[in-house]
Amino acid sequence: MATNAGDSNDLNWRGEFRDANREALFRRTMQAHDACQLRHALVIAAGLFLAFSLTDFSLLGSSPAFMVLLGMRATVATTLLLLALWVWRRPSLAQAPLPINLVCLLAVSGLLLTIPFRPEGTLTNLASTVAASMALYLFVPNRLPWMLISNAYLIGGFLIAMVIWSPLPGGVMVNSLMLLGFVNLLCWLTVSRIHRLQRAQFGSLLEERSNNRLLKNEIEKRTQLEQGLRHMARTDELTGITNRRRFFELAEQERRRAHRDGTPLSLCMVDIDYFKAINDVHGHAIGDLALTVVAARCQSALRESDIIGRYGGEEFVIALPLANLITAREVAERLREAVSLRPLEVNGVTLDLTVTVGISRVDDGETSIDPGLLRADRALYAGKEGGRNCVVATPHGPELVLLEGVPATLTPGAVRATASAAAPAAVPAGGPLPDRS
Ligand SMILES: Nc1nc2c(ncn2[C@@H]2O[C@H](COP(=O)(O)OP(=O)(O)OP(=O)(O)O)[C@@H](O)[C@H]2O)c(=O)[nH]1
Repeated sequence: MATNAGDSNDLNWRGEFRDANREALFRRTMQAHDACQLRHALVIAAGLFLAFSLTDFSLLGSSPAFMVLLGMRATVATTLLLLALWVWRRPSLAQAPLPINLVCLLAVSGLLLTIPFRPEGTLTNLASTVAASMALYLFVPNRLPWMLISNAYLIGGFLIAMVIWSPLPGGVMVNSLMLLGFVNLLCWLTVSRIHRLQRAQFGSLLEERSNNRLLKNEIEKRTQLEQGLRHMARTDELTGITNRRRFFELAEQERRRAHRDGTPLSLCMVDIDYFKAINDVHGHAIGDLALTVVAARCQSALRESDIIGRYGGEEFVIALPLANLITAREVAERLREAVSLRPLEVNGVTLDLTVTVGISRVDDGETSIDPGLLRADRALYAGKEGGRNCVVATPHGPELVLLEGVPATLTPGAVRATASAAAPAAVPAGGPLPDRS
């Protein structure tokens, strides 16, 4: 979190951040701006330096003194333009004190050189010194100590040059000095204020960026939390598959789609055989593990578009879009085999897991999946009655009928589409027989 970077406590007498890192960051941020400002200042100064050749000429004519001044002006202007070009190529130079101050020194020296050559132009000399002083403060992106040094050199040089080559009456000299002093004070205060304002603005910018970052993090955290909550609200904690509520939402969507498109939708009720015995003999932890394994094995036998949910306890429910009873029977059979294919081995215990599956098809005229689920449950019940570890189908109504086109063994009141007649493998030796009633 950024502090109030523009507070006066954070700034030193130069109007810069006390924190060197923050000052470096500020200067890096300002680099392009400083480079642009310096380039413009150098080009304008070069133009002015050359332009004053005209006044030199009007005062000196084409004398040797004019030629010396012209040479000086050409040298200074060329140096200024070269630095402008260099800064254009390498903007970081705009903040390098050495080249800037060498060029300032040269320009100030050139300006002072005009005094011995044009001693009678007192007013012009004073005015150009004042203008140069202001430019050194306001247009050269220098640090304050360097500004003070170059201005001290300018004023000191002006005084010495005036005393030697163009002595003025005492009162005029004092006036000139006061004027220069006032200009310097004003410019110093202005520059300090600009420095402070720039840094205050930079501090606010940093603070705003930091707040934005915090806000972004908060939004990301909340989005993740929301996603987590949504996932929790839709998922069965133990098995990781869809929970009952979400299953009903998704299955109802599929029922509406099937109704609209005139496509089939089948339902399966899957129940682990003799699950109570697993709990009773091996404990709930292993029972939980068995539930998770069965859920995963069931899911592995399904397509991505199929919907599996935990109906409750050790019962699962599945919606099979685009599947008629024949397809549903094949899927259920695949699922039954996937569960019983290999035993579950845990902590030295070997469990032969099996499931019984009841399947039904949702009728075109039905306005919810409930009647279909009821039929699937009845088929499941029949499968339990008939020996477990099997798939039983019921297309319609209270009676269970033979699937069309599917070879099946008819059991009283039910179609055993596939059944393993073997003794239920999940029962541990001596384990109790289940009672579904
Ligand atoms: N470990 C565990 N057991 C559960 C969970 N939910 C339900 N059960 C148990 O599952 C058992 C279901 O027993 P029953 O309904 O008698 O069914 P069953 O023993 O599988 O017998 P059949 O279904 O007739 O083969 C009960 O003992 C429940 O306590 C659960 O989340 N974890």
